[in-house]
Formats: sequence, structure tokens, C-alpha cells
Amino acid sequence: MDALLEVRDLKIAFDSPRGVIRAVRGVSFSLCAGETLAVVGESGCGKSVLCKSLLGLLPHRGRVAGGSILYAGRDLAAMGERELEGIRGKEIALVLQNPMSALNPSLPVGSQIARAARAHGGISRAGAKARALELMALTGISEPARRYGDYPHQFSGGMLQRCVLASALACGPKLLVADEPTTALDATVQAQMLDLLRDIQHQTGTAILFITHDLGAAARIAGRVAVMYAGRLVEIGTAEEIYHDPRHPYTWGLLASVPSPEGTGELFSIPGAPPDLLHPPAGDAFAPRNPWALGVDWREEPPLFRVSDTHYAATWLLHPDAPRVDPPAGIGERRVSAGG
Ligand SMILES: Nc1ncnc2c1ncn2[C@@H]1O[C@H](COP(=O)(O)OP(=O)(O)OP(=O)(O)O)[C@@H](O)[C@H]1O
Repeated sequence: MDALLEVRDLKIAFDSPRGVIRAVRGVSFSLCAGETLAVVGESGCGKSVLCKSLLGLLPHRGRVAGGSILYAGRDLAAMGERELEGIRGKEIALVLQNPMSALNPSLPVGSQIARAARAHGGISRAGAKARALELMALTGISEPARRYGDYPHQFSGGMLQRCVLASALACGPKLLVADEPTTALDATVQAQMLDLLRDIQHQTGTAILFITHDLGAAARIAGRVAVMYAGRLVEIGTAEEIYHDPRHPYTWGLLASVPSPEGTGELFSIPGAPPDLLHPPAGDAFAPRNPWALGVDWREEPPLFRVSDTHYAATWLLHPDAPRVDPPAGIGERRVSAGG
């Protein structure tokens, strides 16, 4: 299948008074139409910056320092603001963690969704209202006609995030970028929202790039998972491969830190902290936190080794000459079941 999005060797840097921060350091992946890919990693690994770069929304002082972002064959990284405006919302839509940041508190929610439907033209006022009501129903807002005129503060957090999703879907985007869309919600509402995203993906065929720090949330929705660490992609594979046959010690650590569905057992957290991206280390950035680090890890960054056609991991443990190391007991069997 042809890729809808193809990110090639993407590098993103921030020019700070202390020097250049290398936030994304050569990331490549592709996403096909209708597919859901979760990008997972700890805070600061570069997930948000990566997804903002897709919409040309990098924060002040942030810039694409290399590589390309091919969307339907066109390089978003090389586009000017005008061209990007034509793509944002219409082709690629964004849902962020805080729904209030996406909505105007002083306008009825329904009319904001209708306005999003009209943003790229070709639809009448009445048509936009009908479309907004349809989208409110699609995203699980009961009695849309009654709630159309309600203001943001009249909705709960979960319902508001559904409204934001309705607004994001208004122009029928081919790609939905969702950056921690469920993080601010409590566990039950979070699970409902993930199921909704999955249903919508099935119904509309929109591809989803789902950004999260939570491998448990990713399991509920993603067909493929990419794990990021210190601005690099360290493992990528199908959900089945990542949850049941993970190969990177960082992925093992992330999996061990997912709470069990019963909420029992001790919660693991990976000791140490990610490196300072002002001065990225010479070798494998994960080496200081990796109990299985080899001598070579301190000198040379590992390439992505092929595990299968769909599964790659950047760890020297996959080198043919590396000693055999098995994942810690239980990793890949417990805690998370891929595919919800
Ligand atoms: N506005 C900024 N100015 C300077 N550096 C920044 C800025 N935004 C991000 N960075 C750098 O980019 C790195 C990646 O940030 P990013 O927000 O993408 O991480 P993240 O994985 O999404 O974490 P979080 O979940 O906390 O948002 C940060 O560690 C920081 O060094």
C-alpha cells in the first residue's frame, strides 16, 4: 500500500541561548491511509515536536534541521505558510491534550464545529450546521440538536474532547494527529475516548498518528507502535510485535511500567533520566539506563536492526555477535493486550 505520510531522516532543532537542542535526531517512518500508528515515549523524547512539525506548528526557535515529511508525495517541511494553511484542518487535523485550547470559550460549541466544516469552503451555512450535528452524533454526543448551542463550560472534559474531535473531523481529514488526547481524562473516560477513536477510524478511514507516553493506551488503538527515546526512534513494529516480542530494553522498561489491568503488582519505573539533548551522547543515548548495555553502546549509536519486515529495533543486542539476552520474565505476556 502507498504511504500517506512518509517521514524520512527528520531532524528538528531548537536554537537556544545555551546552544542547539537536538530534539528529533533522524526519525523515519511511514503511515498508510487508514492506519493507526502510536508514537510512544517518556516526556521530552520529542513526540510533540515531531507531530507539530507535521503541521508546520513548531514552537518559536524550533526548525526542521534536516530530512523530509512527505504527505501524499509533497514535502511539508519545504512548504510555505500559505500552502500549509491549505493542508491544516482539511487534509491533516490536530487534536491536543487540552480541549479548551482548541475551543473558544465564548462561542457555542456547535457553531464552532460548523465553522470548522466551512473553513475550507464549498458548504453553505445550513449544510455546515447539518454536518456539525452529524459529527456530534458520530463522536458520541447525545442529543446533538439540544447541545448544539451549549458553550464549552457546559460540557464535561470527556464530552469537550469529543467536540474537539468532531471539529477536527469536520473537513474529512485523511490524517488525524492526536497528541496525548486522553491524558487529561480519568481512566474510564480515557478508555471510552480511545474506543471512540478506533470506531471513527474504522468508519471514516482516517489515518491516525497517536502520540502518547502510555503504552497501555496505545495498545487499545494502534495497529503499529513506534517507540521514541531521546529524539530517536528505537523500536517500531506491529502492535503484536511490540507487545508480545519487544526487542529493545527501553521498550521492556516501558512495558514493565504499564499498570496491570487489575491494578495489582508493583509499578516499575526506568531508573535514571533521558540525556540532555543540548549535548547528545556519542553512543547509544539509552546506555546509562540500560542494564544490558554492551561496550559498543558507549561508543557507537546502534542502527535499526531488522527483526521482521515490519519490526525494527535500534539495539546492539540484535547484532549477530551480541550475547543472547532474553527480556525480563513476563515482559510481552502480561499487562497489555494489543488490539484492545
Ligand atoms: N519551545 C522549546 N524550546 C526549546 N526546546 C524545546 C522546546 N520545545 C521542546 N523542546 C525540546 O525538545 C524536546 C522534546 O520536546 P517534546 O515536547 O516533543 O517532548 P515530548 O516527548 O512530547 O514530551 P511531553 O510529553 O512532556 O510533551 C524537549 O526535551 C526539549 O529539549
